[in-house]
Amino acid sequence: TVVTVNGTASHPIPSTLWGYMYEDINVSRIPPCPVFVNTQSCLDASILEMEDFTQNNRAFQKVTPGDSQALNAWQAVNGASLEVIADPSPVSNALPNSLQVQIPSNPSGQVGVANEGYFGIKVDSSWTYKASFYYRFTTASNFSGNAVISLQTSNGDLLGSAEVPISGAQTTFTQVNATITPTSTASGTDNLFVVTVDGAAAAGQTINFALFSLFPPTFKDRPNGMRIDLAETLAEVGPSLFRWPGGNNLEGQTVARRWQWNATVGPLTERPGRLGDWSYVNTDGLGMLEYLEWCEDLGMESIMGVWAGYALGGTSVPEAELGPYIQQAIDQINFVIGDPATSDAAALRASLGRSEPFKLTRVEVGNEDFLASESYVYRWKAFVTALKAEFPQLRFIATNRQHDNDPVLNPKPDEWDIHIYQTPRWFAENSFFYDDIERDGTLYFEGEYAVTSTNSSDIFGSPSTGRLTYPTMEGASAEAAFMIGFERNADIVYASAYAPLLNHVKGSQWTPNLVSFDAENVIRSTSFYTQKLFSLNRGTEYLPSTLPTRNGALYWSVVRDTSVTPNKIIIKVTNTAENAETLQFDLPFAVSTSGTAEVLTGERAASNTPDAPSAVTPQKSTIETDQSFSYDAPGYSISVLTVTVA
Ligand SMILES: [NH3+][C@H]1C[C@H](O)[C@@H](O)[C@@H]1CO
Repeated sequence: TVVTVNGTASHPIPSTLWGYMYEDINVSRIPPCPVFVNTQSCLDASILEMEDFTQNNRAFQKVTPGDSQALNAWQAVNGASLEVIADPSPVSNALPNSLQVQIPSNPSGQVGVANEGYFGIKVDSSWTYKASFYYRFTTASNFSGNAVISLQTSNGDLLGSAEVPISGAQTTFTQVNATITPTSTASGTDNLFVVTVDGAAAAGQTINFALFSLFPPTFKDRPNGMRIDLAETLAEVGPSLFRWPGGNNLEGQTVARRWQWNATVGPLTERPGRLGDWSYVNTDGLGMLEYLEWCEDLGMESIMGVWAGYALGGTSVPEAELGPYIQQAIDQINFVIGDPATSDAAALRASLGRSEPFKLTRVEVGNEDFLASESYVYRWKAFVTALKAEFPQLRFIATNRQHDNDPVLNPKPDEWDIHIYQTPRWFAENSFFYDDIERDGTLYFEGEYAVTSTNSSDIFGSPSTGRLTYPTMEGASAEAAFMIGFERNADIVYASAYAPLLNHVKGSQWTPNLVSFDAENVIRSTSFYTQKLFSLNRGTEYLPSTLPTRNGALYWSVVRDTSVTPNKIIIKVTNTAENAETLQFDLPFAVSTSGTAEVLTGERAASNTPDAPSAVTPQKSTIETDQSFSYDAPGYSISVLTVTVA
């Protein structure tokens, strides 16, 4: 096939074209969140009280106090007896429960409690961990001694510890803090976070604990920040956009369980958490302010979702009752961009240390409202009319466009968020999806897409019926065909994001995902490398070229990067089939006689997995180039060819 390239750009490549969608799914809390005695769902390199997803129990808040299920991941040490109680004088109204530890009357040695971490705890002697918990004695006593906070292997080898003085006179909750620098690095992650007291000195006494917390170093050293290895992995793609907080997890199964911005800001003791939409409890330790700071840290534009009156269990709030939810959305937006002098929400932001507003261009109204398209007609109108009046500078994204017969929305949406989960074949055959969309000023955000299955009649099935557990090369090369379509149609496609972003390999409700992880590893998928190849080679303008054959195997795009001198010409080629094919590129001007090729290729079903995290990685090489040159695209491959203009 000869590809003739035009030297006149047809349109710019928008700066927001490549980015992420994030929601708390697959217990994918990026940050090492604190251990909440009452719950925990974050993915944490350090500790956390682990949920048992089959029981969906919310540790200490959603179960009946005294329920043994509430003690998941907690162990008694040396004869203590543990019980979750509704504390008569809780650490806060938001965290009403505590972990009651009774010291036996004739103990010996250190007695207390241990946490198994979140499917393990990484203990690294090069790290300094920040530990804290709240405690109170239920009855004043003359106990005066130290609590020992330690990291141990599961068979009791000490890895590191610190001591903090506690007092039997303390009958209301108070926080203690300590740092632990392990004396050795654990060989595995089967380790424990342990808090004990001298049994003899505390014999027969009862101590209530709340809000345990253990943080390893965090990304940019932010308090309550992100796990460094994960954050750095996500940063290496150079993403320009971050959609949050969902996705289904914005919606709630009921109206009461929707995501509420104000429950996710402020001190951790004021964040009640919520039963999220993915069958486990969200701590909301990663809350709105952390999302906004994360976006700034990575230079990403926020696409922020507001709840729009529909809960996934099927409830649409009646039109006449939308007022309070619209006000909550106004407050949410004011927390981001409001003036502290005129908005309480903005004043709250200032009180949390951020008086300056954050950048915000667009707000998404709901998520996948094609599930409630009829009510979306009045919900969209009510929300957008009110929000546009408050914030005329913002653009609003509609979510219910999925079929040709979608109800008409007024006001006419500025933008739509399109979600597509399909087979490799579908994505390859629909590289021209956006070519066929009418140009009427509307812009499109491909807000969620992924190859989820090889079985077109069971897109969301199980691995036994074709569902992917990890992205494959066949899937990634097909996604690349669709992504090449975004570049060709970047006059109307301004942003895109693969979904979902993250999953803990031992706590997933949805596969495949872009990045997988466990307590100490991060696995970059074939789709992750595809996102990275496109995002790091995005160019600044699109150069039209001979169109690929619709439904063919090979797809390509040519962009020019005018931000560098001499300009770079970047050719992306994806081969979605098994056989290598040769392309000849005829360029409209002279270029360097050697260029670089960065190629991701592997067998059709090749994946990066926990057992083989680097089975398929991009490989760089030098290729011979010229004004006209040939390139052999391997089977199941994504290639980025770069030459400089002579
Ligand atoms: N069902 C998908 C669509 C929804 O918006 C996401 O939460 C889910 C996983 O990415």
